[in-house]
Amino acid sequence: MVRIKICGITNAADARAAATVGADAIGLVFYRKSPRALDAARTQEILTALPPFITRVGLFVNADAAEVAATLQQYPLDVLQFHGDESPSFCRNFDRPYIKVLRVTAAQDLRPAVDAYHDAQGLLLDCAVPGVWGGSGQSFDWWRLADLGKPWILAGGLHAGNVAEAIAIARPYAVDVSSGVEMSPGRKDHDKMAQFVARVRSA
Ligand SMILES: O=C(O)c1ccccc1N[C@@H]1O[C@H](COP(=O)(O)O)[C@@H](O)[C@H]1O
Repeated sequence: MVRIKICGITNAADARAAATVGADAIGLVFYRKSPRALDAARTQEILTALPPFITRVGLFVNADAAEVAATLQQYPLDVLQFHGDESPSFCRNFDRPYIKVLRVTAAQDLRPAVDAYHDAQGLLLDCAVPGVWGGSGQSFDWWRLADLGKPWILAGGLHAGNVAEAIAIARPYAVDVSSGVEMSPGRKDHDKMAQFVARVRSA
């Protein structure tokens, strides 16, 4: 079964809807320049609204170690997602499972990254778009990856209309979607989320 993370949740109603349609994980963006960035009140509201057994992923882009540590003190996050240029030693600093994002455009040898981030819980492949760290809605040329010896997550420009094909080609452990299930940046479309989950489940 392919797992599903819905990222960029910004309010309680969207968090509840993501859980209701069957998401396995939600992503909370702690990157101030994102249109999906959270403040303390929103973060608390979302975490309070979320039912049990949904993984809470905190997304960071080149944050200071102190900022990541302070966020972890404040909120019960299950997994960290490092979406910038964070080094392996930075990522393993927080005594928390982490996912390292690799930005790609097409097939490439991922072995060096797998070796460097050997203690990552998973790797996430997103589309490399100049000047944009993520949430771009752009996809890369999917390819069938050789076994990485580690779970990996497919992201970048996914939506209900292409996710089945993406899974058939790439065979990821999980998929991650943000803009493809939105009505506008930071506002999820609940029907699009339901359609996305249904397509993944039937892929
Ligand atoms: O969502 C954001 O605003 C964001 C900002 C900075 C880094 C990553 C971000 N989102 C992540 O980007 C990928 C792909 O998103 P999309 O589905 O193409 O919109 C996904 O992992 C989001 O979690």
